[in-house]
Order: sequence, then C-alpha cells, then structure tokens
Amino acid sequence: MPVSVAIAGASGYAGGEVARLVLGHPDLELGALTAHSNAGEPVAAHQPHLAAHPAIADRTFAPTTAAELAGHDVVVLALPHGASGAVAAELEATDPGCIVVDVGADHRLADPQAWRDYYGSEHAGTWTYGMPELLHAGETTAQRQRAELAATRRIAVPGCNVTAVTLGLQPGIAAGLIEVDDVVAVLAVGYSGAGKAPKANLLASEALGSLVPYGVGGTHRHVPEILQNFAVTGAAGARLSFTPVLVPTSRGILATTTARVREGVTEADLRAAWDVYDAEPFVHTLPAGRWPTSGATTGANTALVQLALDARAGRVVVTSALDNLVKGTAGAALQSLNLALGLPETAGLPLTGVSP
Ligand SMILES: NC(=O)C1=CN([C@@H]2O[C@H](COP(=O)(O)OP(=O)(O)OC[C@H]3O[C@@H](n4cnc5c(N)ncnc54)[C@H](OP(=O)(O)O)[C@@H]3O)[C@@H](O)[C@H]2O)C=CC1
Ligand SMILES: CC(=O)N[C@@H](CCC(=O)OP(=O)(O)O)C(=O)O
Repeated sequence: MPVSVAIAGASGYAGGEVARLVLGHPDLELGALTAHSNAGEPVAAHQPHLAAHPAIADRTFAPTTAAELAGHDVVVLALPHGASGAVAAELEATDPGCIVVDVGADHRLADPQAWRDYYGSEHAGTWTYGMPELLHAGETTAQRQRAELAATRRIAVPGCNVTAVTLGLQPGIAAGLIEVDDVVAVLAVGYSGAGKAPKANLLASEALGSLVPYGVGGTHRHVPEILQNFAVTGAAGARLSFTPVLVPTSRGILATTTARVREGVTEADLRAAWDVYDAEPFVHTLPAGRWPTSGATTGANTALVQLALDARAGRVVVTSALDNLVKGTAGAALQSLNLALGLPETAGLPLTGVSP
C-alpha cells in the first residue's frame, strides 16, 4: 500500500516542490492538497509544471484545515512562519498517529527565547531536526540524527541557508580543526527562497539586474538555527556573522563560510576532515580544485562542498551549493521522511539535476 501524503500550503513554492517529489517517489501517493487564499482554485493554475500529471490534472485546492489533512499517513506543512503550530496542534488532537513534517521554521529551535527573539511570537515546540547528515559531537559519521529520525513522528525541516552553512562547516568543527569564535558566512541566494507572496524588495523590475543584501547585521532568523547546529556538533558558544545577498536567479544558494584554523592545521588535515562526506549519498566534497556552483545542484537533492586553506589569512574557506527548494526544503523533507517510514533513505530523491 502506498503511503498517503497530504500537503498543506501546496499552492506555494515549497509545497509545490514537495508535491513534485512525492509524484516521483515509488512508495508515496498524493493525498489532500490545501491552500489559503487559493482554496477552491485549480492546482494546475498555480503549479503549471505539475499539471500534466494525472494525479494533478483535475484537482482543486482544499482549505487548510485539520479536517482536510487528517486521515493521511503523512502531513507535510509548507506554511508561513507561525502558521504551522496551530495546525499541528489540531492534528495532534484529531489524528495523533500520522507523521507530520514541517518545512517551516516553527518547530526547529530548541530554545523558546531564541524563537521569540527572532520570530516575535510564541514558540510552538521542538521536533526532530530533519538534517540526516548533522554530525553530533564525537561522531565520525552521521548516525545519531538518522537514528532520531527513524524513531520520530514529528520532523522539523531546516532552513535552506542553514543547511548550506551547516553542511559546509561542520566537518571542521567535528574534527576540532577550527576556532568558532569568528565564523563569517556570506551567501548568494535565489529569489524562490522568499516564497510566492509579493515583497517590496522582490519587485522583478528592480531585482532582475541587481544584487540585494537583506537580513544584514546579525538579524537574520537563520543565525540561531545555525548556532544550534554548531552546538550539536560540539561547538557551543560559537559566534557567527551571517549575510545573505539576493542574486537574480530563481533557485540556488552558494554559501561562502570562513573560520580561523587552529595552529598547525594543514590543507591535508582539512581535506581529511571533509572526507566525512564520502559516506553520504547526497553531500559531496568535490575533488581538489573543483568549486561548487548552484547550477550544478538545480533539481537535485545534493549539496556540493569545497574548501581551501587560506594560509595568509589563517582561515579555512568553504563553499557549499544547493537548490533551496530541493536539498534546502522538499528533498530534505522526503529524505527525513524516508527514514521515519523505514524506507531506503534515498528512495525517490533525485541525485542528478537539470542543466543548463
Ligand atoms: N522557498 C524556499 O526555498 C523555502 C521555504 N521554506 C519554508 O516553507 C514555508 C513555505 O514557504 P514558500 O512555499 O516559499 O512560501 P509561499 O509564499 O510560496 O507559499 C506559502 C503557502 O502558505 C499558504 N498560506 C499563506 N498564508 C497562510 C496563512 N495565513 N495560513 C495558512 N496558509 C497560508 C499559501 O496559500 P495561498 O497561496 O493559497 O494563499 C501557500 O500555499 C515557509 O515556512 C518557508 O519559510 C523553507 C525552506 C526553503
Ligand atoms: C531569498 C529568501 O528570502 N530566502 C529565505 C530563505 C527561506 C528559508 O530557508 O526558509 P525558512 O524561512 O523556512 O527558514 C530567507 O533568507 O529568509
């Protein structure tokens, strides 16, 4: 029997990408597709890239209510920040047995004060973090997070920028090769990360020819989430300067993260640490001399990583690239869901992308 998956927020970018991956997954089938202002509208009108699929062709969006979402094996919440908590609580009351995967931020942070500081509302709770590759302190391969995901029914999928920076730097933290009191991350990010809803800094006429910084000065809400991940890997009390820059592309993130290396650390030491990803199906440290591009990940559930020792600066420079809607959201959601369902972790997930 296929596993039924309902998607709340299926009219959005993240929900649409979850739907695309569910349609290509051998063990899953699409259940309810819900929306907010577009409830009652044809799915094909809002997700035209899915319209040719027979499971989509004649469907309309249902309203996002617990009654519509209950009765499925899995519910994926792809809602704006702050909207998941109430729906999740209603589901807990009406259908406690289903697996719920939240691709929004509501259940990611463990510290309620950090949530209030950065999101300005009440904390909804903390769920199992949906990053299978997250290294826990003392680990040489990522097993603990996988074990936690295999035992859970509630998954909080990481932020896309968070995934890029965490996967980029964590091998150096795990191996004890870097200082974490001065980590600097600058990210080039595509527009789809901001969702479909219109925003003042996202007017196409102004943005298409321009590079636009935002969330500058330590204000971006991904800062506490990245620091939380660094702490899991063994670096409590890290300091991070984080600056995203919108670039005129639809999908993709290229993060450049640098940190001071400890005295005597060589490039060979660093490369050996980043070989931790040899064991990973979706995260790859590229051969020396080849640098990741966001385009090489488009449509794939991959994250590509490369590093160099800047000996004059005494810093490691790590670049990491991913597709914000795949490894940064929907792919991570299904990878974590595969673990929770006891399916092969890689089932239904694209290893190859599209190019150019
Ligand atoms: N885009 C990305 O790359 C990533 C997104 N995420 C997260 O995924 C979630 C969805 O983002 P994204 O798809 O980009 O956003 P979109 O704006 O594209 O989609 C938002 C979805 O939520 C619905 N919605 C809007 N307002 C409400 C509300 N008040 N109550 C219930 N539903 C509502 C919309 O319905 P309708 O259109 O019918 O109004 C739509 O289906 C967010 O939490 C985002 O942070 C996480 C990682 C990456
Ligand atoms: C371009 C853009 O605005 N990108 C978003 C990334 C969205 C994301 O990762 O999702 P969460 O909001 O669920 O954390 C941002 O930087 O806030």
